[in-house]
Amino acid sequence: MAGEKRRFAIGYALLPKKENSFIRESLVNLAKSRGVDLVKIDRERSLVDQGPFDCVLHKLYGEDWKIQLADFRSRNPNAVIVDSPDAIERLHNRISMLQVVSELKIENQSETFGIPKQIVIYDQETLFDNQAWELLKFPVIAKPLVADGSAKSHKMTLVFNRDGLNKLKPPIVLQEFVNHGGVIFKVYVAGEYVQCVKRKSLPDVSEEKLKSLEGSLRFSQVSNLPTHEKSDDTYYKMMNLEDTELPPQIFMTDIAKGLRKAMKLNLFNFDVIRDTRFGNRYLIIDINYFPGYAKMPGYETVLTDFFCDIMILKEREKGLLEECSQKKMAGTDGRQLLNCEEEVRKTVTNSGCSDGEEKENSIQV
Ligand SMILES: Nc1ncnc2c1ncn2[C@@H]1O[C@H](COP(=O)(O)OP(=O)(O)OP(=O)(O)O)[C@@H](O)[C@H]1O
Ligand SMILES: O=P(O)(O)O[C@H]1[C@H](OP(=O)(O)O)[C@@H](OP(=O)(O)O)[C@@H](O)[C@@H](O)[C@@H]1OP(=O)(O)O
Ligand SMILES: [Mg+2]
Ligand SMILES: [Mg+2]
Repeated sequence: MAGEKRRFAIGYALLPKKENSFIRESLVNLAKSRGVDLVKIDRERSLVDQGPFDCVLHKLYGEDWKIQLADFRSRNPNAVIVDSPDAIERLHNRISMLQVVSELKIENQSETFGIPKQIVIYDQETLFDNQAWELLKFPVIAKPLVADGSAKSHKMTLVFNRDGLNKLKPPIVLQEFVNHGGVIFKVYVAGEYVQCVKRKSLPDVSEEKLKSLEGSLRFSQVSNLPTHEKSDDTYYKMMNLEDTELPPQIFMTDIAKGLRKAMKLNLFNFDVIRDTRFGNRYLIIDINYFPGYAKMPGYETVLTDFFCDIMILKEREKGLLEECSQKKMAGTDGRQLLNCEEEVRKTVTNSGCSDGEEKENSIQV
């Protein structure tokens, strides 16, 4: 119909669990009311045979999916893929995941940040090698090196002494357990948007308690337990989440923006703990791609705003590309035209924005 605004189609490819939690009617309806249609990608069929999509939103693992995305990209150069599989891959290894934190430069006088001391262990022998232990002291958390979303990749062991090392199965990362008052901060990022929330974490381990504790303790996804499970526990009844102060908003936002640029990712969250030894030292312990946004207050609006930002960007790109082809019709030579189109893509995708001013509505691709 003449004058009707163009609609925007976002194809989503998610595992069933994620689809159930993320694709809620409330999100679909809000996005629809603002011109964005969320369309399920059929994982049984080839991606290139589906669509058309202006954007593909995804959280799937494996080589086959990467190939499908590459095919789709070459046939649809104007579609946005959120996010690039290569950029996501960095988060599938708990060492490369946190390496990016050391690259960040954030000016802040009153707070500091970093990551806990950690080593990677590839085999059983190195596990008991004293040299490997020079850097660390107990307690430590043993985390599977691979963070590929499998249940196995979330199985952690809190190790109190050497006896506790026996049950570990390398390849693992051994990370110093840092007392943090039993509360973890989860910082959700969706494009330009940043929100920090509090969650229950593991309780502190005092020096005295450490002496009496045996071997190790296994756990999994402690900050992701349903609230009723936590409230059954006497420890959690004792803890008062409300009493814990959030980290300074500006500090978390600066870290989030720095991470987003360095990783070239739009959809992620990171877990932060405050070291109780220094009330102003923050440690990043985990970064997750496409986390559970539905648990974030106001997720429908936040995500719809993000989708609309992509839409605005695409429209701007379309307009600028049209200008390029008008130049072509006006007889501008081919080389200049190529430059023009390249310029448009650079401006719109903001792919080179790691230094310099960040543009409005920028999406990292
Ligand atoms: N270095 C540490 N010091 C203290 N507590 C830690 C540390 N690392 C992890 N934890 C605790 O263990 C939990 C799980 O660790 P981590 O976040 O690395 O695992 P995950 O399985 O990747 O979590 P998610 O469900 O967020 O993906 C954290 O939420 C926190 O409660
Ligand atoms: O389970 P939820 O949807 O809430 O989200 C969790 C998500 O699981 P899902 O992607 O399978 O859904 C996890 O992803 P994988 O590491 O397993 O890939 C990880 O990102 C968690 O940190 C998320 O919890 P949150 O950090 O937001 O509390
Ligand atoms: Mg975590
Ligand atoms: Mg994680």
